[in-house]
Amino acid sequence: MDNSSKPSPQTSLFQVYLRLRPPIQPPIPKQKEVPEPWLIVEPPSPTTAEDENTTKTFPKHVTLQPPNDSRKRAIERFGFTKIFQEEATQLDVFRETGTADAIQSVLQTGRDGLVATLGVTGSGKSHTILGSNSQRGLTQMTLDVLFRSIGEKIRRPHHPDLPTDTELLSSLQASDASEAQVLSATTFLDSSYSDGDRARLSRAQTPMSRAQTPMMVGKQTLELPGSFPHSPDFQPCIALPSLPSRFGLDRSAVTPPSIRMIPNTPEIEPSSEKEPWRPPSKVPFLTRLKSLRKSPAKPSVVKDTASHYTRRPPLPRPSTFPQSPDVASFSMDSAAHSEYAVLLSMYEVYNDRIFDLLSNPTSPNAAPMATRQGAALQKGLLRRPLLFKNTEMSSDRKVVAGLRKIVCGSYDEAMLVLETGLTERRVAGTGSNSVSSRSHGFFCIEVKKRPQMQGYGAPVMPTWTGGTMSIVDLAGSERARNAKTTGSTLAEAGKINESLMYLGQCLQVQSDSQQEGSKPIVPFRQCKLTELLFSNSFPSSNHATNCRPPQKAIMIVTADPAGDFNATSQILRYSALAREVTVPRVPSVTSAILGGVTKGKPGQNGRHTPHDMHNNYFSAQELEQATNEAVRLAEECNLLSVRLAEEEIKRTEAELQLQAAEERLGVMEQEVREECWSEMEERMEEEKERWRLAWEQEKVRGEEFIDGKLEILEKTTKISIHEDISSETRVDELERENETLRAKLRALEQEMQTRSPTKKARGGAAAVTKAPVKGGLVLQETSNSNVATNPFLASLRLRDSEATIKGRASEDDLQVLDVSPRKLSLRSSSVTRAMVQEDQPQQQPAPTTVKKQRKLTTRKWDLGDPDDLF
Ligand SMILES: Nc1ncnc2c1ncn2[C@@H]1O[C@H](COP(=O)(O)OP(=O)(O)OP(=O)(O)O)[C@@H](O)[C@H]1O
Repeated sequence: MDNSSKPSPQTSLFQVYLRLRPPIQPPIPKQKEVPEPWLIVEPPSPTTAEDENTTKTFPKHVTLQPPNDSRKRAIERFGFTKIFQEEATQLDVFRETGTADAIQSVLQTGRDGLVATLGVTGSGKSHTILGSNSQRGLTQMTLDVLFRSIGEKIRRPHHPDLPTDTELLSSLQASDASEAQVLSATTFLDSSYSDGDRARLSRAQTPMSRAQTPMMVGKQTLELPGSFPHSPDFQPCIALPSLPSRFGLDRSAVTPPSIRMIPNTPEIEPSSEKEPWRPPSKVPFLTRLKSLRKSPAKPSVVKDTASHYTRRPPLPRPSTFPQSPDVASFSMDSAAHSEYAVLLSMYEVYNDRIFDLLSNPTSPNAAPMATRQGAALQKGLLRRPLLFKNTEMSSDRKVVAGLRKIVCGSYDEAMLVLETGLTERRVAGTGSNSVSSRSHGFFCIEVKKRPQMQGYGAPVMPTWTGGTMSIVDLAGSERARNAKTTGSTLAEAGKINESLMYLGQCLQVQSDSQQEGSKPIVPFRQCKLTELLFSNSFPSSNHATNCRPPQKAIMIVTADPAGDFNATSQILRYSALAREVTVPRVPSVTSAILGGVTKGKPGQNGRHTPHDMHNNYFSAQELEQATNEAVRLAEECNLLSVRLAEEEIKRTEAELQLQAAEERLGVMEQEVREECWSEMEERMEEEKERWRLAWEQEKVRGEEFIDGKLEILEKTTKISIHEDISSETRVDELERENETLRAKLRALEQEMQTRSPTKKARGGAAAVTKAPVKGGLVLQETSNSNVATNPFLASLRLRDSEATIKGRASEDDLQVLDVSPRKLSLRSSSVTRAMVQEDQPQQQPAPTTVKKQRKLTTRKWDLGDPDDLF
């Protein structure tokens, strides 16, 4: 059991510490029933040689006594490297976990270090890693120790008296194996807190973003930069009151030019009447940030238009960050004749994907994206995940590729970068924690070192080498029932629990192998989190090129002794370095009786009862047999109790797994719902598009149809006008023709008056048949040529036609007049025929009658009155 205290470098991938969270609120005195404590810390064992150097001794074992319920659960005992009880300070944790040693390794040998916290939600992980407004966390203390230790050997990309050190940035970029984008802190902060930062603010307003960074959570009210007590017109934005002068830190050196001086004017402008403006001195930076973030739906606070945009909360001052605990005593030795550079990078693992926390948000001035995804990207709701992969320069180990790394010249710059990155981290309020981390946060401090060159302009600059100190704030495991999470927060919880389950499996392998003394085979490739945590735990495979020692890893397990028993016991079960199950022994009746019998104790009055006397008559052999049997039964009973206890534990685990599975199902359901929804939306879009196209086509067709109709109408209108015109013209023409013909007729009449009509008629008598018709004569054509050549006949026929077709429409008349002589004759003949047909019932006149008529006609002609013929 005590192997938890034994250092076993071969098998231990993590040194595991337990930290207990103090109660946030003091217990209420009039509380009816104080719950029995279920987490009992065993007092530390007598001081060993190992502990002699330390002033304090820390316990190493904790016992979990299941709360009294109907189930008889086993008592479990867990062993850790050290246990920090409720009263342990941040400094205790920093010192006793060996974080300082890890920093020293990074600084001197380039060996990577890793500090991570693991625990149930609300158990104090973020508090340990990032601290609060009054206490610094391990991250701040690590940065402070590092910068103090490096001292003047640090290379700063920006110096007030020198131009930007481009050589530093380019050489760091060239030596970086992760295809990172290396920026100076000045450039980064400048870009983050200038115009482009509005987008960051707008994204920070989303409920997913961190409401209040753990560094700044607390009651203390922070002042705005412009509200220094003795502020002149301009105030330095970065104040360094607490930094000792022995580090030679020049204020101007750490103050980026663009943020060095700010006017002492109010930072917040009243954006609407509803949201009254408050003087900056009363409105702390983070309170404002929180209010903006917590009310994303309030358009009155932040408006979309650039002109009405509320100004971004200004850059916080390092002096407003907590300055304690002081870590001045932890100064490490840095390599002589070397220069150092410190690069800070931050990323989070959210839903098993890696996102850079320092990458610039999209500028609000950027042109709006056409696609929905593009627009979402622009809004900052979607971020591009990064890959954890091998690169050209890192073939033997995976790195997070494409990160943004910020070169920090001082602790204050690093603080500003850290705070800026934290505003990007995802947090949400849950039933268990008002500011709960919804992602695993990785804060990486890269310390680069190279031999110092004697003066600038050296022919070949040596390359940078170094190690990384990673500080990880894991998201907490939680039960949906307790956390009261729903929707996306529930989905996040499912992913968090899943990744923590894989982490638990890896840690379990470590603890099992440690107990068995075997080499652990850690299944760390199951998810991004375990890959990131464990991939550096093994010596580099490529010994020839880069013989990197495995990282020095520290795991701090946090637990709330007043929290959820089941969740805490599960975390402890897989994280503890050693575990022991014990069953509480109830003294059995048999052993009590036997004990009494074998000892042969007298009764209360000192005398043996008859029963006792009777028992004494048992033979010794019988008694021995009975005793053996009782012992056997007792052992069996104990064995069964242990088995029962183990079964109980298994059942609890199964229950928890079931719960996790249920949560996963919930997540899956959520995902499926979201997928269905998006698919439906897509289909709706498609259908809408199809309908729109069809409507447009229909519209075009309709327009074409109407155009055609209009064209036809137009044409028709033209034709009728033309016809009108042409008919008038033709009427004129025909009238003229008629006149001509009449003139000709008159001329012919005159001519005929001068000549004998009989002579003339003789020549054509054969050609003309005079048929008697009701009311007049009808000339029947026998030869067309005769009609054509004889104008008289033609005129006769014309007169005949006019007379016959009398009563028809004038238009028809015109048509008749217009036709050629042949047509005219035909018409005449047809008319004649029709008339003849009309007269068919009448009897044809006898030939003698015809002859008589002819004679009469001839007589008429002879009398010289042709008009009478008609
Ligand atoms: N050692 C401590 N001393 C004082 N307060 C603490 C301590 N540990 C935690 N707290 C307080 O408890 C609350 C929850 O802590 P914290 O946010 O660090 O939990 P967490 O484990 O990070 O939760 P989550 O996993 O949900 O992010 C905070 O208000 C924090 O200040």
